[in-house]
Amino acid sequence: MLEETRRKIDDIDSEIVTLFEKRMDAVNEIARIKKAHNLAIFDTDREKTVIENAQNRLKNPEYKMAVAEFFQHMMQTTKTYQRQIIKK
Ligand SMILES: O=C(O)C(=O)C[C@]1(C(=O)O)C=C[C@@H](O)C=C1
Repeated sequence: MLEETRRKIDDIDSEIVTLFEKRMDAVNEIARIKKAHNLAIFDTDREKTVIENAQNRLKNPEYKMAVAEFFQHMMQTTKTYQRQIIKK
């Protein structure tokens, strides 16, 4: 039972990694554009939109807070990554 559900999570995680990599490629592209045009990495309005989009796409409203947290953490990660590559 536990093992079966964990296999389900492993399969889902595999899809998440594929999508994460695609998203990071886009973030990388954005970092290069921001560097070229001397734009700030942090964009509050855009982050609000990203979170609202995620919340509006949910089927189960019980996950609203969790999905907001998830995206906030992810954008923390993408900002750190952008700062690293912009420094280079
Ligand atoms: O859209 C941007 O400008 C990005 O840099 C991408 C991204 C994101 O991960 O979605 C990251 C940092 C910004 O604060 C907003 C959004």
